[in-house]
Amino acid sequence: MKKMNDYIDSVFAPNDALLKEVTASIKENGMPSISVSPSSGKLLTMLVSISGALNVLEIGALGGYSGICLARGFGSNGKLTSLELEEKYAKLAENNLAKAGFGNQVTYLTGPARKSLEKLEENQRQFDFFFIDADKENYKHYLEHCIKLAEPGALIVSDNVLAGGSVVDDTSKKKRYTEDMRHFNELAANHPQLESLLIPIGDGLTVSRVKEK
Ligand SMILES: C[S@@+](CC[C@H](N)C(=O)[O-])C[C@H]1O[C@@H](n2cnc3c(N)ncnc32)[C@H](O)[C@@H]1O
Repeated sequence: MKKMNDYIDSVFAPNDALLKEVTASIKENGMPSISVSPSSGKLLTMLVSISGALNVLEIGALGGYSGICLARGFGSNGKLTSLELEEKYAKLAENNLAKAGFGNQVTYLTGPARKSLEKLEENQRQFDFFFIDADKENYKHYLEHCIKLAEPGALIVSDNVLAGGSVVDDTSKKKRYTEDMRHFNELAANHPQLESLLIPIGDGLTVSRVKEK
């Protein structure tokens, strides 16, 4: 899986200067190197752009790598709302989004994402694109929240759904969240309000479309 991903990244999605800088800033700040893969980031840009989404919600910001990829998809007209547990991470992400030229188009809500999602529901907010990339044990709850906040036809993209390949390969080293991801994929695949498919790029992206009501 790694060799294939490295090949795809190098041919189709080599990091540009800004994304290299963002990756370096994450390391320099002692944060984990767990941003989406370059190809996953490029696919996020393409999906936002193709779908014409203008109101994007991200769950899990880290240093803003995926935030920049999402924002590149909507250009100068869209808005990104990003939920992040750690104040320090949200600050770095905010700086990096500003460097990328999206400073006025992004809002960070810090604290546990489930609390922020409840607030967004209370305020009757609606989004047309979602990216789930935070604590894996809560993915099933995040999916239900996203469906409640979704405009008909919205896309919900979720990362790390292959759990390093361990969801399909019993000989590969199991991750803490292997079972969570297996359950999540079953949920997305069989959810009556969704049409879903797993795309095996990076650590796996499950792409779900919210059906028209
Ligand atoms: C894999 S990283 C996100 C990477 C980012 N999406 C990217 O590709 O650039 C996961 C992030 O989720 C955040 N996180 C973990 N648990 C959370 C929670 N309960 N609520 C909100 N954010 C959480 C972590 O602090 C971390 O920044």
